[in-house]
Amino acid sequence: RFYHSHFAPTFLEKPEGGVPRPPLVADWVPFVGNALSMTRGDAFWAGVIRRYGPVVRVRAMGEVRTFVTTPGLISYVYKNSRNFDFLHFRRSMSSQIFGQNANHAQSDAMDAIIFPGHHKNMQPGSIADLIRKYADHLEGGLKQAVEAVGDEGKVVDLGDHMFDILYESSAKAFFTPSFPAAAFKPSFMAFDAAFPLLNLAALPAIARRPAEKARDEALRIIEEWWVDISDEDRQQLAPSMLGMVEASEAEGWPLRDIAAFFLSEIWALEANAPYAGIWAVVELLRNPSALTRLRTEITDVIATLSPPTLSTLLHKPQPELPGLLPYTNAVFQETLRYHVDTLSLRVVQSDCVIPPNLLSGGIGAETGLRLHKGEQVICATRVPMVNEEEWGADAGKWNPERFMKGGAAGRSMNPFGGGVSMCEGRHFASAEILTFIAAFTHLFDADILSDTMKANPQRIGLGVQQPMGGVTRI
Ligand code: HEM
Repeated sequence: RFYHSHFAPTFLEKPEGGVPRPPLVADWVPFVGNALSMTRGDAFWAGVIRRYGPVVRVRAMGEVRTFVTTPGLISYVYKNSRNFDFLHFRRSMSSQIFGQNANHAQSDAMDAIIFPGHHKNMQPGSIADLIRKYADHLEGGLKQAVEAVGDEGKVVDLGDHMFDILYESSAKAFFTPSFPAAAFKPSFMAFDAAFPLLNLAALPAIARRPAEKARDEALRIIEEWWVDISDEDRQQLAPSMLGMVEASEAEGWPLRDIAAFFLSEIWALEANAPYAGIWAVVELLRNPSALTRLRTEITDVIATLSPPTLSTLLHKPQPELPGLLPYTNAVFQETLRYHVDTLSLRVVQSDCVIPPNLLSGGIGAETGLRLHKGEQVICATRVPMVNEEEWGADAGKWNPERFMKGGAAGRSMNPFGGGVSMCEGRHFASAEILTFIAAFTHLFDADILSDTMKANPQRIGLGVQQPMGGVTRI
């Protein structure tokens, strides 16, 4: 039962030295494997874990990968970064997905200068000025939006409307107002839609071509802007971005590599945080009592500030915001718990055995499970975040109350991943989203005309779920 795949008997395996391999989840369709079943999301994982146990191998789109699904197993993989390597994958992403020259992507400069520099430049001490710039652009963008809506109100697609405000404010903060953020948006969206295809190393070249075309167009626009940027604007780039530009120039790398770094930065910036802001506001609109409580918190806090304005609140330093706005922070945390779906990838460096004490049930509970060198291991971080044993019977509902008064302490929460690949943008993202929720709900009323918003099931494991559908009057 545990060793067969309906389709490929070559996967019939015997335990090695008495230690079995993780069970291979059955599939029927060559190459595609379980890719379609995985679009069932939480229901797919619940069924698989019930049937096979907490560590499974799944075939999807030409690759077989091993998934770990409990807090203990995920932390085991994150903590053993020597044997579960991430850096090779990060370097490969730079070329395979973002278009950097493959030799440069695998060069020593990436590990020695570029990655550590980026990490340092995204720490709280380095991003205070960036957050201030973001708050300025957010205020400006919201003022314009308030004027455009007027006293009469306006029917808008709320998701699109909020995305534009978050996208433009954060892009201007990172890349200066000289960056043609609005004109670039269609190319960004096309690249983002192509991302899952670019991510599939096993895909035949011909099937990758349309995705590569979308990427090339995005890189072309970035290059056109970059060659004419003024010295003054260049110095105003986000420290993380300027660091990558200077390191590339010192290495003598061409314009295309610099553009690829811009593309990776703008993707990290815009492919997650705006959607977290959108989900938070939509969930508040779906839960009027939570919205009322949040608005009261914002109004009360503003009254204590000097001067007592929304602008003062938006410009508060990031570390102060969660303490100042505990309920807004609970809304943010619960939105991440409920709407983040991340699959964190590692590559096994030498054969090893997952210890049996980490396997609560299923095959290998007494012997452990054998992993092979070169095998790809994925931490399915969403599984514990929506698990009833972990979070209680209402784990499948959005309820910010669970994050008040330490109610979430000790429970499994990895929306920003973990270990060596933990999100470097989490401090910026936290300020960006908290201030956006505060400002948007303080300034706008919204009536829902129709609510068809749900997570796009085709988008698997890339961070905050992407919303689709939904029209609202504001
Ligand atoms: C709510 C918003 C965000 C969420 C949920 C999120 C989530 C994540 C996750 C889960 C990872 C790890 C992926 C893995 O382990 O494979 C990650 C990595 C990363 N994130 Fe974020 N992210 C967010 C916002 C941002 C922002 C605003 C930036 C800023 C540019 C950013 C920059 C990065 C970078 C550079 C990495 C790579 C870290 C590394 O490879 O070592 N993220 N993010």
